[in-house]
Amino acid sequence: MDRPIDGIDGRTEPGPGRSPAGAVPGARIVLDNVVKSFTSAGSAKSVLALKDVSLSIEDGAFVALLGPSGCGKTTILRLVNGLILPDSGTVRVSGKAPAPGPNAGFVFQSFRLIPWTNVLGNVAFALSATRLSGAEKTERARRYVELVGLGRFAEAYPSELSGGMKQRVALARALATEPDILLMDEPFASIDAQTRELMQIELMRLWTMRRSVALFVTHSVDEAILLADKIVLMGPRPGRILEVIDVGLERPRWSYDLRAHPRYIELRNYLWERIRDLVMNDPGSDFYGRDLGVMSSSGRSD
Ligand SMILES: Nc1ncnc2c1ncn2[C@@H]1O[C@H](COP(=O)(O)OP(=O)(O)OP(=O)(O)O)[C@@H](O)[C@H]1O
Repeated sequence: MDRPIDGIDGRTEPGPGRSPAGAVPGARIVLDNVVKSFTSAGSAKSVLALKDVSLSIEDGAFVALLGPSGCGKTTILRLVNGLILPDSGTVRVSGKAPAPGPNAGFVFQSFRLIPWTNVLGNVAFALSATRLSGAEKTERARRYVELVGLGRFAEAYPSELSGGMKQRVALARALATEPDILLMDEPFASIDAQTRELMQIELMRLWTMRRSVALFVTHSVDEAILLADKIVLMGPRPGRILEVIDVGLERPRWSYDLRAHPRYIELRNYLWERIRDLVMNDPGSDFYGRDLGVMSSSGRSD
């Protein structure tokens, strides 16, 4: 068996230079042979959301979960946060079964701010379950509101903020507990393209300050390459890990310089083709079997 790559390892079908199976000793997050299915209310049929998923992530790694809709990306975040349990297999965070709490910061696509309290109150709320005193909570919340550049808006209510500002509040709230792990579920998917690029840079700035292990769900190949140390490529029906790719680009990565980098172009072409093939060969996808007349990177029309 090949040598595991640093920082992360998945039980996969490894391509050239990609990671094979096996756990990394001392990893912060470990999923071992996880199976998870769901039964929808009113339906006798169950959906196999994850099949035999194994993954080890070391401290300080920024990991993107990338793949088509329904391949189980969010399910992995929920398992790691202890919101749901696997049917079989194990999930360990810092060697223990995970439970929701201040050790993990969660950022959602839909912001999930409390409408009846202001920016400061939203961030302070995340500290409710900590042992900080009232004054310490306020001081900490204020510090994180400042850090995300919203000091002038500390007293503003969510309804007075733009989408980008709301997501900065959500980031401040996730970071304020100074968590060991940061879980982000398509956090920039409902933000306009320009703000999204600025938020990506902002996230990198904040993450670099502390380097919590980060799990970031995205549908965007560019976002995954821009942000991640490792990209976990997943496939649907059943949800599974196909391979784990070492991005291998130096930081900081400023998006426009990066796009011309040969490694960026290589990764982008490779990932785009794999995802396109996954979607077009998935009977559950809207694009199944359709001739989209797309060119591959080799110039072939498929
Ligand atoms: N609570 C639930 N009840 C029933 N089915 C569920 C539930 N949660 C997830 N599923 C199903 O499990 C599969 C994986 O879902 P999941 O949300 O993890 O995928 P995803 O890759 O995050 O998808 P997307 O990119 O569309 O958000 C999907 O088929 C989904 O419909």
